[in-house]
Amino acid sequence: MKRTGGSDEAKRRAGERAAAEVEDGFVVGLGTGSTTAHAIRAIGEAVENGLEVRGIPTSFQSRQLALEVGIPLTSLDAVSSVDLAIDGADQVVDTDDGTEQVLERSDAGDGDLIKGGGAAHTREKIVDAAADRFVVVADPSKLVDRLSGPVPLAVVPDAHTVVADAVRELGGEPSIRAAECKDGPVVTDAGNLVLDCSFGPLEDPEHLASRLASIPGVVEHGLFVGRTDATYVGSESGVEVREY
Ligand SMILES: O=C[C@H](O)[C@H](O)[C@H](O)COP(=O)(O)O
Repeated sequence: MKRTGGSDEAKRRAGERAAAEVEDGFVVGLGTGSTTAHAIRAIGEAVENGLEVRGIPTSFQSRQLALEVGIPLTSLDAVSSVDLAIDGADQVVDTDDGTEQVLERSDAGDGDLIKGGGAAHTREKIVDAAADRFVVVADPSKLVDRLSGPVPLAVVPDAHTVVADAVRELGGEPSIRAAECKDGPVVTDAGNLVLDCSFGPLEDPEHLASRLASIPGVVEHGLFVGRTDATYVGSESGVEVREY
């Protein structure tokens, strides 16, 4: 697939395609970000036309949008299962050369993700992991042969220096995410800080994921390894589906 910068049209197509998977009676995890927002709007439209669903938002942003478009909401502790979660990503491993429609999950880690560009990855991971099916919506700019972006860590605020030291010991370069519209750091919906940690191209995301998860003070990291069931890649002309 041609890897070009993403457009809102590509995001819309991916989001709407994923929303079309939602069936009557479903409990749906509502991810965060500009791509998932299209799915949430499309689900809202379907609800207006009679579809009965309940949504579980993964952030303040997705909750607000869901309320705005009329999706009835519930919470993880009020349901016995989540049928489908739809969410975006900052990087998606995709080694498909365009000749296969159905891929085996390979050593290359197709479908592995970095998330958390919007600082929502803690709640996203909880809801996405609880779902029977986890679908990622993306535009081609998100596709990579290997994960290499900074890995966001949600961190208990006064642990940020000790977590940063531990990240350096793992070979990473941590940096506290600064807020754009206020002095000081980004604070997540749950009151944590975000450390963006650059490791360069990741040789072994699964190993790094387990090392990061074991650092005291790390609430959650943005590596999603082996969790994705399908990726919908929107473009200006259509949607390519990857099933793993
Ligand atoms: O914390 C935010 C999330 O992980 C988003 O799903 C991710 O950043 C992708 O967002 P967007 O669709 O806006 O690129």
